[in-house]
Amino acid sequence: MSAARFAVEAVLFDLDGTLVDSLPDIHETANRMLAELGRPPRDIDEIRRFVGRGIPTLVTRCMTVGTQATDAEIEAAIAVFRRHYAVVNGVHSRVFPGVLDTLEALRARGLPLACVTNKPEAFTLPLLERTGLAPYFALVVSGDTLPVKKPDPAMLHHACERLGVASALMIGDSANDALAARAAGLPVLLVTYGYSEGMPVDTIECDGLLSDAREALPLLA
Ligand SMILES: O=C(O)COP(=O)(O)O
Ligand SMILES: [Mg+2]
Repeated sequence: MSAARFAVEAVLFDLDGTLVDSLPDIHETANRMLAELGRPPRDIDEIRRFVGRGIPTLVTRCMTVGTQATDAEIEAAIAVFRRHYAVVNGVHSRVFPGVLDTLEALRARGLPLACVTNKPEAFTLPLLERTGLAPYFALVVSGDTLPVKKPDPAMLHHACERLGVASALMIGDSANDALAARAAGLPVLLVTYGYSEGMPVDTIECDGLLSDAREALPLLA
């Protein structure tokens, strides 16, 4: 990747697929929900493609891809998903290799860090606590903090405003992160190991790819 330098005042991290491998918990929760509703299970690769735009979209995809559900059934399914996820969230989730070193190094440089995720706050904060990542973040912006989610840029604008910075680098794993950053006028790097809704990550327009979060360190001025 090119030796571009990002002279930024803060770093914004996506959560699912970027900091934490939460897919096993999301998969287990989706299948607990489907079983309770008398529907067939989905395999983990399918669920990987469904993650990225928040829980209502994930559940809608689980209930409608290759099958059918009414709006009322989807609403009910979201409540079932949330009930199971409250128990399963964090049990099998693991911090990706290189993430802790990266957060430590950025903290040592005095760069404020924010977590900007489409996951609802009720699940974001416990997951950050359970994985030991919470202390690194000066700010957490979740999928229900504002009326809109990524790819809308509002969450990123909100994060910069709350951190009191004019510039930030976004690090994410999907087109939702890249589009939000672009619309907010911020540089964005994508990790290659995350969940990108079935899109090959190297086809998503961004400022560079990271096979390990530590690769961002030399790129930050
Ligand atoms: O909740 C999701 O669907 C994705 O969450 P993320 O924004 O942390 O990747
Ligand atoms: Mg993500």
